[in-house]
Amino acid sequence: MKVQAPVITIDGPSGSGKGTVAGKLAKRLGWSLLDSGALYRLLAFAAVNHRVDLTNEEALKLLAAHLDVQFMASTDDHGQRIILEGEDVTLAIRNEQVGSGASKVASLPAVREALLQRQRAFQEFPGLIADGRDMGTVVFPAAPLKVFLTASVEERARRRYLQLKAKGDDVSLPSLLDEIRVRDERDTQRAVAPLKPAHDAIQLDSTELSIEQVLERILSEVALRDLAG
Ligand SMILES: Nc1ncnc2c1ncn2[C@@H]1O[C@H](COP(=O)(O)OP(=O)(O)O)[C@@H](O)[C@H]1O
Ligand SMILES: Nc1ccn([C@H]2C[C@H](O)[C@@H](COP(=O)(O)OP(=O)(O)O)O2)c(=O)n1
Repeated sequence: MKVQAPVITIDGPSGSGKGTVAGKLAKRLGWSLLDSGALYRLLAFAAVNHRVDLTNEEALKLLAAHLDVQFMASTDDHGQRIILEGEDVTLAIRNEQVGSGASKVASLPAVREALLQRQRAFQEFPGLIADGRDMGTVVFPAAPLKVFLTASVEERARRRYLQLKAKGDDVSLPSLLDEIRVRDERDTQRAVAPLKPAHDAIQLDSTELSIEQVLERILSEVALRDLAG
């Protein structure tokens, strides 16, 4: 049987810290990174650019299959820059409007199917850190370490508020809180690959933890499983 590169999956709701922790872990271990949420964000963003309705499953499936995207390693927050159809959209896809669009297109089964192989292609040696909603349940069910990262909805909205404000966006905490609640509901209730912990995932509540503490907790699990070589 072919030996596959190890994968650490980090799933959880918006603002729980997945992207930040995934980026730091990838750097620390020297592993590749899959920001699966970015793919759904890119699809929603491209759909708006190409005037494709966010409920048109057939058209979105085609767009997903042909999405012209490059992930380029960088030293910034999310650990990479994202190029869509030749344009750097790293910051443009990080707002709640695109997040909400991503959550809508992500509820369509044909879209998820169209993106599945693209996500699995990220698995390479020496290892992969994959963050999203269904990394541990659907995309990499055999991953040797699965983390389900949560935090209270108030703390997650507060984090997102500070993050977007620092980026210069005009945001309001109450509306972010509402939008995150709606997205949580859609992501957990959809029929295909809903947001839920894998049965073998370690659950980590980061409400009262710093980024460093979350990282240390995960690194201790990596050491326990002897994953880092
Ligand atoms: N444990 C934590 N404590 C405080 N702030 C955090 C923590 N984890 C992440 N953050 C901050 O919260 C914001 C959202 O984190 P992010 O990694 O984008 O979350 P997600 O990918 O789960 O949506 C970022 O600005 C990040 O720096
Ligand atoms: N593996 C994934 C990743 C994201 N999604 C969907 C659901 C999410 O609300 C959107 C956006 O995901 P993203 O991880 O970028 O969002 P946050 O940074 O956590 O706010 O995409 C998904 O359905 N499956």
